[in-house]
Amino acid sequence: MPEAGGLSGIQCSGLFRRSRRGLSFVREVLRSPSGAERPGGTEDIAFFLRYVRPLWKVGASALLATVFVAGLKALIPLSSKVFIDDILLGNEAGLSSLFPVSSLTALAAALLLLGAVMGGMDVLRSYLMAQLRERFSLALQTDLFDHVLRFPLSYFRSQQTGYVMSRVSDDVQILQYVFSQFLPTMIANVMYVAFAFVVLFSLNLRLTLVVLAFVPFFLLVNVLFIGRIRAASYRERERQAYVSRDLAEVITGIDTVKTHAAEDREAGRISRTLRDVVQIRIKNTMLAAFSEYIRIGVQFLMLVAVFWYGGSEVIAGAMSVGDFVAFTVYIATFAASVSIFFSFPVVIQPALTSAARIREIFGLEREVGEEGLLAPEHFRGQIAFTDIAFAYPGGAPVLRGVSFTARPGDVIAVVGRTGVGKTTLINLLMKAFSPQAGTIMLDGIDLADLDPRWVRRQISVVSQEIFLFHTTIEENIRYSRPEASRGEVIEAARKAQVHDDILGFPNGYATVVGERGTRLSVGQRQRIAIARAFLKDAPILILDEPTSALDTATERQVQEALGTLARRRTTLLISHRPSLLAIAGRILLLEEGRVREVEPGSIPAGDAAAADAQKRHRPVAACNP
Ligand SMILES: Nc1ncnc2c1ncn2[C@@H]1O[C@H](COP(=O)(O)OP(=O)(O)OP(=O)(O)O)[C@@H](O)[C@H]1O
Repeated sequence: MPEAGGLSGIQCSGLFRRSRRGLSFVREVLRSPSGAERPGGTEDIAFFLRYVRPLWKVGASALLATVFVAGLKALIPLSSKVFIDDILLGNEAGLSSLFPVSSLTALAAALLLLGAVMGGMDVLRSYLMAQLRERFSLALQTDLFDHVLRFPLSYFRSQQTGYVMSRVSDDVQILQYVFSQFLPTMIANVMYVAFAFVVLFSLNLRLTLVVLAFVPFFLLVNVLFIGRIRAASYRERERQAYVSRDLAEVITGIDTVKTHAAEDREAGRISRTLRDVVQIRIKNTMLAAFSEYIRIGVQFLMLVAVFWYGGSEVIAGAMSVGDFVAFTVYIATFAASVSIFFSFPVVIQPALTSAARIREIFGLEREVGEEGLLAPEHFRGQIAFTDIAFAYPGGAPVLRGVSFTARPGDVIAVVGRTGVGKTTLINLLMKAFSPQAGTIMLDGIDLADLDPRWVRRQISVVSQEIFLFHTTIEENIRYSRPEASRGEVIEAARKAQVHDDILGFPNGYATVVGERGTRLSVGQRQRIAIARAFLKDAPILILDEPTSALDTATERQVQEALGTLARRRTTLLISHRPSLLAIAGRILLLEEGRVREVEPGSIPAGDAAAADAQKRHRPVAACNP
């Protein structure tokens, strides 16, 4: 039984456990950041100055307006000195000698005027700051997006969409927030404190020195907390990017999630990632709160010291009551400013973190650029692979010495069991990855010397994964050649045998395709991709399982369109569909990292698709009369 008014043993041990947990939480919050968690610093700020430089006129005007407002604001507490010393204590000569009204009226009028001018200037300052902030973000975000789009394809194949998006948008938002909130407040407060100190020195030098004696304590608080808060912010931003990554993944794969009735599982997974972020945020909030409490404590001590020392000066007759009151009003009003001033280096840490992360992205290598690489004017479409060897980073060799030549007009089927490396061949041709050995030549020029964007302009791809943008069918077809006329778009759609389907939609070519093309059937989407390829009219055509999801009737339609499309181009066809292999003139069998050309009659029985092809194979000429 617990004793009345006391604590039982159980309560005591509960209290003890809770205190221990509290202590270990505080220890965890205050733990020193490891070296790996310390992202950059001032050099990141310097990096971003390049975006501020072109805006220097707006910036300078905003700064001028800020200085002006701060200067006027610093005059206001002085009114209490005038009121006490000149008006209350009878030194009337002060103001009334200057104005034809009483000192009190003059003081009130001066305050009104000051307020009106300050208000007007503040509006102007806000406008200029908004200009600076928005134009800064526009330049930075445009540059960043442009930079990210130029990463090698391999980067996008290894990173998830949500993660990349979080880094491009969230971090810029945080920087923008700093620009819109902290930076202007910081500058305004620094100015105010500077002006206030000029007045304080003129009021009482010794008392001002007492105030200045507290500066080292504020600095000490910063030294203690800056590194910890920056590391904690980095952890938070990184976890936040994981949340975006998981969210994007679930939304993109919603069909799979629903098919497996996995909504609860996925909601749970997101919730776990979010909980992780929340834990880190709580710790970060506490970290900021600790530094804030210590700073407030130092401020309080400073105020007590001013009262004690200033009061004794007044009692000793070394300071007037008006001066003392004005001094304390300054200290009280600029306590907030001093706090912002010293907390700024701490508060800015999340922004520095974002700056470091954005710089990290800018530091990643773009695809070897257009500069210095070749972009020939004419290209016939000849492809030659010689002894190509390739392994994905950290993976086993996929290709061990692939050699073949494809000439314009060839339709070459690449067959082989699943996972043998057929798509990898295409990835290498598209310059998504580079081979570790051997050469790939296009019209006799080494692929390594060719501009990747030029290479991709020479290739049309029709694959099983067709991406359609959320815009009209016409715009989707035109994506491959934006300058094409309406007539050319319709002609391409006719050739792709999708024209009649399009006319069947309520708005014809102006029909807006649902997100990811969901309002169109798979066959229609595939034929739209073929129409794109017709319009692009590129010398090389890649067909990667282009009819994998179609029924026999639609497949026949698509196959006919593909047969027409393949004419006079160099076509590489990857397909397990024996019926489609019929359009190929040559067959390359890929096995154990090498290719060998096989006659339709000699395909090994082990390869089902190829064997099937053998049964149905007929020369391309027969398919494309
Ligand atoms: N981005 C990648 N990173 C690492 N390994 C990869 C990557 N893409 C493919 N691989 C691996 O390389 C090998 C060849 O894959 P590839 O996609 O080229 O095969 P495929 O012959 O096209 O298969 P399928 O007929 O099933 O499409 C496989 O073992 C695969 O796991």
